[in-house]
Amino acid sequence: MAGTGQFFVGGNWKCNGTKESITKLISDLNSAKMESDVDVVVAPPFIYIDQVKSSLTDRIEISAQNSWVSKGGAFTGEISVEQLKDIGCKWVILGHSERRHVIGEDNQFIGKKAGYALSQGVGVIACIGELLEEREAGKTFDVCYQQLKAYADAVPSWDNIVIAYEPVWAIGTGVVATPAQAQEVHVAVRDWLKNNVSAEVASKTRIIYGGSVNGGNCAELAKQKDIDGFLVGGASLKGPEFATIVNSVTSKKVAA
Ligand SMILES: O=C(CO)COP(=O)(O)O
Repeated sequence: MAGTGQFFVGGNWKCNGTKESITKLISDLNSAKMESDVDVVVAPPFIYIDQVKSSLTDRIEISAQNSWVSKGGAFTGEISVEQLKDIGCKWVILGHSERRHVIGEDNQFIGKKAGYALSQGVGVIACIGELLEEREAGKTFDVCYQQLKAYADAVPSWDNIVIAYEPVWAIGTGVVATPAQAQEVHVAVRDWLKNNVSAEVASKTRIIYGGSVNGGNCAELAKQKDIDGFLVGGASLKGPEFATIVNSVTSKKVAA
């Protein structure tokens, strides 16, 4: 079974940028030609979201890179889902490997965050992915299934979720998964959804790939049946290259 959802490409800017570099990136994105049948989202650092929202074309939606696990209040340094909505964010990236493995967020905490964001009407880009040692130990599927289960246990519905498979060994390393490696996990994720949620959710949910995607490798990845788009880090900081990745949907259409 392949995915039926519209191609989805997200740019995760991570903790990068200045007012000046972001002004330039916005102007490049505003003038880039992007295929119309792709959902395009960028995730700036929190403090630049307002700047991006007020000057970026409406063609591109805004995501946050994190959100607090419940209603806002006395939680120093956190940003609530209510605040994200207030400032115009439609999406939030949760479960990114940098938050799992650098900050120490666990499956249950991430699941709760996803449940809360969805309950407030904010879409979730739900990241999963294995470490290199987990892949080498043959645990890739187990790790991804456990991460998926934590989301499934906590979310009210799958209507507003995009799953991002991001093998940790491919993130920021220049070592992109081969199209076959990515497709193998994407199929497994879709099967997991079919067996544990429903066939409808399995076919409708976008499963996007992240990890060293760039303008040169996106077309071959996009051709894979179960790759429904990308979550892009480094290459999303360059407007024209990001647009190339968005437009790799054309390779998908040719391959279909
Ligand atoms: O983590 C990523 C997107 O969330 C991927 O980062 P890179 O594209 O820089 O490898």
